[in-house]
Amino acid sequence: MIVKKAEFVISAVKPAQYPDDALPEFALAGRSNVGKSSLINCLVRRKNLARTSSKPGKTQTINFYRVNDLLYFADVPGYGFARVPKSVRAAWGKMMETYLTGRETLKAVIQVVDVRHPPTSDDQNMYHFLKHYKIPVIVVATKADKISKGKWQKHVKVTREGLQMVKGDPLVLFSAETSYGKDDLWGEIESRIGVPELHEEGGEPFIP
Ligand SMILES: Nc1nc2c(ncn2[C@@H]2O[C@H](COP(=O)(O)OP(=O)(O)OP(=O)(O)O)[C@@H](O)[C@H]2O)c(=O)[nH]1
Ligand SMILES: [Mg+2]
Repeated sequence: MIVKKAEFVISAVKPAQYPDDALPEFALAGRSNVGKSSLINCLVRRKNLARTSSKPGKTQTINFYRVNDLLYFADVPGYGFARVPKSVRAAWGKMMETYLTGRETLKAVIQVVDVRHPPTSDDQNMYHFLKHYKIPVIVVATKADKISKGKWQKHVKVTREGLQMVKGDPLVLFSAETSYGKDDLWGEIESRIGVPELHEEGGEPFIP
């Protein structure tokens, strides 16, 4: 995908605020601080479109980004952040459940996990939740730059097994730092929306 336009649209806490122009949508789910917002920035080649932070819990609303007037990324609050009061966590959970189970334009959830560590129980719960509701999932194992190449395959295996991933579900090894895996991930996204191919930078979209 050649990204020509990427824009922040809205921060939403309830369905009435979600964009309603029916474009296909991909939501980023994952533990707080795992790198969801960084992943969006990497995909759209913008340093600070989605706000990132070294402190967990930065993204607290569902933030919608429109790309090429073609699709949305929904950056949803991270889970598993212990230092949040129970009542706040419950409200997040409710908001997430409402969004994930009710959003008709949602094509897939991009579930982001940290490739350095085995999936946590929160990661497992999220994956099983998505399977339960038959929501397509693309697992992204990020921060690959933090471990040596020789260990990648072993860690990918631990991730797949830890989540008890279904055979056909894709797992993309990724790094927002080096952009490793970016083309693979765009490929997974494009295959779910039937994107007209852009052949060269600056060229017109090719519509067969
Ligand atoms: N080395 C490395 N660091 C990364 C990568 N992706 C994210 N980070 C760092 O991890 C931290 C958290 O990144 P964010 O993108 O803000 O994480 P998030 O999942 O959006 O976090 P919340 O909004 O709190 O849920 C930041 O300090 C990023 O720079 C990566 O691929 N490699
Ligand atoms: Mg974030």
